[in-house]
Formats: sequence, structure tokens, C-alpha cells
Amino acid sequence: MPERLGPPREAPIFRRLALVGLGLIGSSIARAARRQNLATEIVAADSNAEVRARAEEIGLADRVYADVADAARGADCVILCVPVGACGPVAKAMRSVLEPGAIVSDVGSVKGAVMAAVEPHLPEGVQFVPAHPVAGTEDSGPDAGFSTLFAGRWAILTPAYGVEADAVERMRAFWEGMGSAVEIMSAPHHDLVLAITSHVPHLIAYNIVGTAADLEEVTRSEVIKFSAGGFRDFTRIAASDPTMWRDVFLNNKEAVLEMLQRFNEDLSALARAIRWDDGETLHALFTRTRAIRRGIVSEGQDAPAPDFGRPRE
Ligand SMILES: NC(=O)c1ccc[n+]([C@@H]2O[C@H](COP(=O)([O-])OP(=O)(O)OC[C@H]3O[C@@H](n4cnc5c(N)ncnc54)[C@H](O)[C@@H]3O)[C@@H](O)[C@H]2O)c1
Ligand SMILES: O=C(O)C(=O)C[C@]1(C(=O)O)C=C[C@@H](O)C=C1
Repeated sequence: MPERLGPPREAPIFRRLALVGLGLIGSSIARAARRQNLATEIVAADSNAEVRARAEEIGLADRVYADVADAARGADCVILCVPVGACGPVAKAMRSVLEPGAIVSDVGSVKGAVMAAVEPHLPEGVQFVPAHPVAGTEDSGPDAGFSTLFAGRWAILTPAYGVEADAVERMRAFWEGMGSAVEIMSAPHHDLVLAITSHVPHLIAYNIVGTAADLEEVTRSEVIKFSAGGFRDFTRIAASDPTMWRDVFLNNKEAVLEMLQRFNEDLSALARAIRWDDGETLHALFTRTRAIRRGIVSEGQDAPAPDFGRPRE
């Protein structure tokens, strides 16, 4: 997938795009949508006064509100860019101003729970097209975003039942306009796949860094100071936003627990191989996983190294 943005669109897709939440993802969408001419007007809301002040200072949107309803009023597309646990309350807060035909979307890392929380608040005729950009960093806030974040990355759409095809196509065009490759799937399938490819890896990172920090305290040794490269990679992931990830785990409970059970069984098998000097089993697995990584890289689907060559504006 190409990691650069194409030329801006000649005609915008949306008349008024409303972004709720101007953190890493919301501010990246604001920057990309502006740069690519995807919306005539961009308005936004954020509950945090410091975020609003900073967003105004750097001109992220045409207008920035404290009240979600003020941003959603008159918008033909509203995208919720808040932690997944906040999506339901935000939908409730804007229900009275949403117009029939308007598209409501989100960027949450979990889809099933977000859809269940948001859908009951949407008035008749509003088109609900949830999305998840499979792109991000460990940073948060309005200064963390950049316009090329989604270029060369997947954006997964999980349209609600009965949604108009035109609304799905407009959201597809929107994400393609920001350089993403779009895939459509069901919410349960999304949540299962992302549980093993994103959620469990984050849990492992949080856990291993926590264990090392505890060990350091108990043994009074410099475990973290002398950590090798592998551990440093875990510390990047474990620096991710605590609120966002608390919400991800509490809202994708079943899939994460199912994948963790499987993971624990496979980990026990590896521990057994080590205990019984079963080098063959270890070597076979490591050979298979190396081939997987090399396959991903040669298809151009790997993420850029965290601190090296990260694409910016
Ligand atoms: N960070 C990533 O790597 C990543 C990648 C893909 C998707 N996502 C998803 O995107 C969403 C946003 O994540 P982020 O990394 O941009 O977070 P962030 O912490 O950088 O930004 C979230 C923003 O939402 C605001 N907010 C919170 N509750 C609100 C409310 N009730 N009303 C209005 N504003 C509110 C916060 O003040 C903050 O500015 C999450 O649902 C997350 O799962 C994150
Ligand atoms: O690169 C990172 O920092 C990320 O963790 C990004 C990542 C991921 O797991 O790939 C994290 C959560 C999102 O829902 C999508 C992308």
C-alpha cells in the first residue's frame, strides 16, 4: 500500500464534517481532511478545555465547541474520535440535532460494543457507518496527530444493518482520500481479528513492562536500564493512552479473553519445550514466525519503525 497521500480531491465529499474528540486520531483526520479537500468546513468538539484552546491555536478546525451538539448541528458527517467508552454518551448528547441523511461514524478500536452503545440514540434516517483506522501511535492529544497517519494503512468499515449503500461509499471515499485501503467486515469478525492482532499484543506489553518494573523494585536491580531492544519495543506500546486501552479491554471482553486463553495454552507448550530441551519444537516455531514477518514486510504491510522515518506532515 502506498504510504504517501495522493493529490487533493477536486470536490469535497462533505459539506460540514464534525469531529468529536481532537486527540491523536481526531486531529489527524482534521489535518488529512483539510489537506485532501475532503470537507468544505471542519468543525469540532472536545470536552477538554486545554485541548480546545490548543486546537484553536493551531487552527485544527474552523470552529471548536465544548458542546457536542453544537458541533453536530447541521453536519452531514459526524465522526466520534473519543475513547470507545464515551461513544454512547456522546451519541446521546447529539441525538436531538442530527438530521436525516447525515452520516455518523466513529474510529473506535472496538466495533461491536460501540455499535450497541451508539445505535439506539440515532434518529430514523441517520446513516451509521462505523470505522476503525488500523493506524496509530503511542502518543495522544492534538499535537500528536499528522496528516499522513492513515496513508498506506487499512481502514475497516462495519456498516450498520440497513444503512444506505451511498453512505458506505462516501465513507469509503473519505478514508481512501486520506490514503487508506478500505475493507468492509462485520463487527464481531473485526473484534475477533483485532483482539489477537492489536488488543492482546498491547496487554502483553503492559504486562511485561509492569512485571519488569516490579522485579526492579523487588530485586533492586537495574532491569529496565539494561533492557535490550526487544523490551524497549514493548515499552513503546506500553506507553499508549491508559483511558483508551482501559476502554478497549472492557468493551472487547469476550474476544480478548478467548484469544488470551489460546495464547496461554500456546505459551505453556513453549515453556514445556524449554523445560524438556525440545529444541526442535522451538526452532520450528521460530522459523514459521520469521517467515510470517518476512512475508508481511515484502507485501509492504509492516508498520514503520516507531522512531525512525515516521511519516509527518
Ligand atoms: N491511538 C491509536 O493508536 C488509535 C488508533 C486507531 C483508533 N483509535 C481509537 O480512536 C479513538 C480516539 O483515540 P485517540 O488516540 O485519538 O485518543 P486521544 O486521547 O488522543 O484523544 C481523545 C480525545 O477525546 C476527547 N474526549 C474524551 N471524551 C470526550 C467526550 N465525552 N466528549 C468530547 N470529547 C471527549 C479527549 O479530551 C481527547 O482530546 C479511540 O476510540 C481509540 O480506540 C486509536
Ligand atoms: O502503532 C501503534 O502504536 C499502535 O498500537 C496502533 C494500533 C495497533 O495496534 O496497531 C493500536 C490501536 C488501534 O486501534 C490501531 C492501531
